[in-house]
Amino acid sequence: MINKLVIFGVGLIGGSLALALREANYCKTVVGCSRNIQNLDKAVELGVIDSYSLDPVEAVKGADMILLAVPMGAMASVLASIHGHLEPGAVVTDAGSAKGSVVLAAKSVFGTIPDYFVPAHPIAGREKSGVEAAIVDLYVDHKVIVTPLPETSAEAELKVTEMWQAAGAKVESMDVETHDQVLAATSHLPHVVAYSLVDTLSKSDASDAIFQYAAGGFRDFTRIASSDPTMWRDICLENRDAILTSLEELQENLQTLHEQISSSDSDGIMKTFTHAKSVRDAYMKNQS
Ligand SMILES: NC(=O)c1ccc[n+]([C@@H]2O[C@H](COP(=O)([O-])OP(=O)(O)OC[C@H]3O[C@@H](n4cnc5c(N)ncnc54)[C@H](O)[C@@H]3O)[C@@H](O)[C@H]2O)c1
Ligand SMILES: O=C(O)C(=O)C[C@]1(C(=O)O)C=C[C@@H](O)C=C1
Repeated sequence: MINKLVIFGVGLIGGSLALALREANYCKTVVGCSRNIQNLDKAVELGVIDSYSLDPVEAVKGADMILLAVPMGAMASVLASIHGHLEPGAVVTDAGSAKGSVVLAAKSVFGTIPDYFVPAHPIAGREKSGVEAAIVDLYVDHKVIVTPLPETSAEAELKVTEMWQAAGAKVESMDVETHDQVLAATSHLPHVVAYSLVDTLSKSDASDAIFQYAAGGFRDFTRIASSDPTMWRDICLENRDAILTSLEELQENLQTLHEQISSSDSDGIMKTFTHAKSVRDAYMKNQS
């Protein structure tokens, strides 16, 4: 159980956790904190949070759990705003899509990694953002990856694990570097490619016709290009090296496919597509 949960950034991710924990009666009170008063008023109106404070120091008074669900680029400034003002025993966690840069931010703000800091990442989301997009069951049966550090106390990790489990998630643990490499490949690269594809097509001379006749394939492939550009700009900057590695592997693979198509290499094309189809089919089977 949590007595007072403070959420910095009451948007899709923070708001959905608040809704789930309130429904599960897991928190006595949920307090939002940001500078955007309209958003916080909306969050109260929608029943996502009980109350809010515009002052981080005031917000964390009496809090036993603090969640940072702000864009990656704002993590360091939020940590700095609460440094030195936390209650003894309070746990700080985040929901950022990359973990290495949050750990660096914590190190630079606190000097060392505090034992109460538990980096985490819910592997669930939507292309919509803001508190209006928050939904109570966003995390049900989805994974949350915690990336505890050698400094992280077992007690703090357990509190964060139990919080996400109360929201319906399955919690797994991973080291920071592996997390950032894996997520660069499975989440960050697809977003970069989707944005780039739509951008490319929009600049084509035939873009009017392209968008007029775009159908299911285009919609399925590009849904995530409707995601928040600020969030994804930050992720690209914060997980740069791992994303570049994945992007270069894709560029090499696309170059091979380009050669196979230009040389009418029927067997080569079939081999690439058949292999990809079997891998995706197996992945989908595993999901059900
Ligand atoms: N959207 C997803 O699919 C998804 C999935 C997993 C993790 N994440 C991560 O979760 C975090 C939040 O993403 P989201 O989709 O909820 O975004 P969002 O835009 O819906 O919500 C972010 C909220 O943070 C607030 N905010 C911005 N700067 C702030 C600051 N300095 N102090 C306090 N509040 C501030 C904004 O007003 C907004 O309400 C990001 O770090 C993102 O990488 C997102
Ligand atoms: O489903 C979506 O729209 C998402 O983008 C969710 C998604 C992803 O699967 O890539 C996006 C970012 C995250 O940090 C975690 C999950």
